[in-house]
Amino acid sequence: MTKISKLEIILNRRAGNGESLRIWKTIKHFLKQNNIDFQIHTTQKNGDGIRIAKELADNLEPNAKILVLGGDGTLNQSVNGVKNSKNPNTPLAYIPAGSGNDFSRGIKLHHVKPLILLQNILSMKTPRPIDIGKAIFPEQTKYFVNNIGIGLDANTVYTTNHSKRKDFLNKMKLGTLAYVSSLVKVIKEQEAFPLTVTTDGSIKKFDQAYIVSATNHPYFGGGVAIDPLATPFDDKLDLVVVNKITGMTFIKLFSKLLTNGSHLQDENVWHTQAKSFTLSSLHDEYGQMDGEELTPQEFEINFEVSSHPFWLPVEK
Ligand SMILES: Nc1ncnc2c1ncn2[C@@H]1O[C@H](COP(=O)(O)OP(=O)(O)OP(=O)(O)O)[C@@H](O)[C@H]1O
Repeated sequence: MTKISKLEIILNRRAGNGESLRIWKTIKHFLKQNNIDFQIHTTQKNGDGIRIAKELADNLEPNAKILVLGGDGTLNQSVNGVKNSKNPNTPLAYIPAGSGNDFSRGIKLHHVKPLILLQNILSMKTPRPIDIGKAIFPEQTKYFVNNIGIGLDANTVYTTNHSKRKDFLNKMKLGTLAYVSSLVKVIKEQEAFPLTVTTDGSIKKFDQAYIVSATNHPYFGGGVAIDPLATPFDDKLDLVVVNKITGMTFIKLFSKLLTNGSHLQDENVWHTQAKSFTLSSLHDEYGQMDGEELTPQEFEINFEVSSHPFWLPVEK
């Protein structure tokens, strides 16, 4: 079935509150039964995914494939590790095993069973290019697979990650509810902030920005479609800016967001698609990248669409 010599597996055992370990047991059984050579590389802490992926990409045997088993955070780290290696175009295979799994939802892989996906990955001869985002900060460059958010969305990620309810609700397979319940909590706390967007030479200023999402595909927060028009196959990034609104106006907008995606047409929402744009906010704000917290800071980010080859059976 397979022409590969070896699978180098990056495993985050903590991803998905144990879901990754359950999937790993099934996969290990399959690999052993089919005499497929593999080596497991387990992350122990934040940042290990970057280091391991870089080392693997630096030294990968011909015909070996790197397989990432974890959530969006582990995939983000693996992409960044590979991009910083001597072989930045080393393809990555991915089996989603996190709690949010927004990347797999965004590329429409969400309902594929892990063993079916594994067999597809093993039989692929050519990797598929999928858009990713490149964020150039003043002192470093980061790649993201889902989105970078500033403001309410990021504050919500921070609050969810620090909430005891997250583990409980994830165990109940209610990860989206954990996100939404944190969102309800931070709606009152999050203040509006000034934002400048530069795209294609034109400047747009917002005095009352509240949710800012530079996104590669529709989803954040474990399935909330902040940008139903975004696709990771158009060689563009999307940007959504929502102005601070309160009361019934917010509730109406929020229900559009959660139901039919018509929030993009709302007068309080601004949306664009471009190959590159710059965001600048001279105001300390929460930030998130692929569901992981960024240190609260004044943001000055140049965004560019980029691409990475993936061993993933996806179509445009
Ligand atoms: N052994 C470990 N113990 C604790 N944390 C780890 C370990 N290995 C990796 N991590 C960290 O766990 C965090 C969460 O990982 P990941 O995003 O893959 O899972 P998730 O949060 O369940 O999924 P998703 O992002 O899709 O919701 C990442 O920041 C990663 O660096």
